Amino acid sequence: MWTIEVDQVSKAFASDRGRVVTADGLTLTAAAGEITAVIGESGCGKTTLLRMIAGLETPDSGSIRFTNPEKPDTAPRISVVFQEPRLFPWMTVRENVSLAVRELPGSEKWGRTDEALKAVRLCDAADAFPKELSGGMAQRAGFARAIAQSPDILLLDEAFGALDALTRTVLYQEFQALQSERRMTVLLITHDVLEAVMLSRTILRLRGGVIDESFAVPFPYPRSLATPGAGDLSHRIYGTFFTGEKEEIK
Ligand SMILES: Nc1ncnc2c1ncn2[C@@H]1O[C@H](COP(=O)(O)OP(=O)(O)OP(=O)(O)O)[C@@H](O)[C@H]1O
Repeated sequence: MWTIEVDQVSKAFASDRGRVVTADGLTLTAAAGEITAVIGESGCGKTTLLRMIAGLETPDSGSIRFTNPEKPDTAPRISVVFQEPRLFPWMTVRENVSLAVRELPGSEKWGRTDEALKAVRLCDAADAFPKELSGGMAQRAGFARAIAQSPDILLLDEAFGALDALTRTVLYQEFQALQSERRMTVLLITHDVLEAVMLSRTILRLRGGVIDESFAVPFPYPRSLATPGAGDLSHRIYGTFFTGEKEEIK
């Protein structure tokens, strides 16, 4: 399994408002086979961090490394799930998901596609078109597309953010089941503290271009909204945004 190591990364953009610094010597580790959440206020640089890890953006300085002692000379497969599933409207769900593995020979391509649809419980909607899907189903298709690539590392950019609260809660359960089977290294970008508590082992707070706080989430999986202590912990973490509290919660 792969560890993500972000070391002293800095990144700034020139904009109408002047120079926007999104990372300023940012260092973090996302542990192998675990879910690590990065939380932070709107505009603090979460998506930019994810895009740098995905290779879609280049840091101005610093380094991003992926390490796996069992595979020293290879690179991990990285998939991203965005807030909007971005499905092609003229293709069925199955065809959309198959695009993720289009380079594979026919039988393997469809095998991997159907396996991914099964993993996200979307087999019944395989032949539907995107306009026929609910928001939750469309996002499941987005997850299927990422999973079809058998990623070692999965980057989630507000992947549950566009869903209503009930659908989101169902998807949290499903994602935990998926992760217990696949043991991917997951970086979850969110501004929803409760979501981070539901899913992640460690929560990192991004503020001022650095990770300024780290919170361990001790609850065993699978977790739900009824998990004792989960609500309290999310309130305490949420509260730190307003009090500037410098507390490391273990
Ligand atoms: N390509 C770009 N060019 C100029 N500015 C950018 C670019 N990408 C991001 N920014 C700026 O960098 C800052 C951080 O953006 P980013 O999307 O990483 O924040 P975020 O924490 O993900 O925000 P949100 O939670 O609202 O999605 C913002 O001020 C944004 O406008």
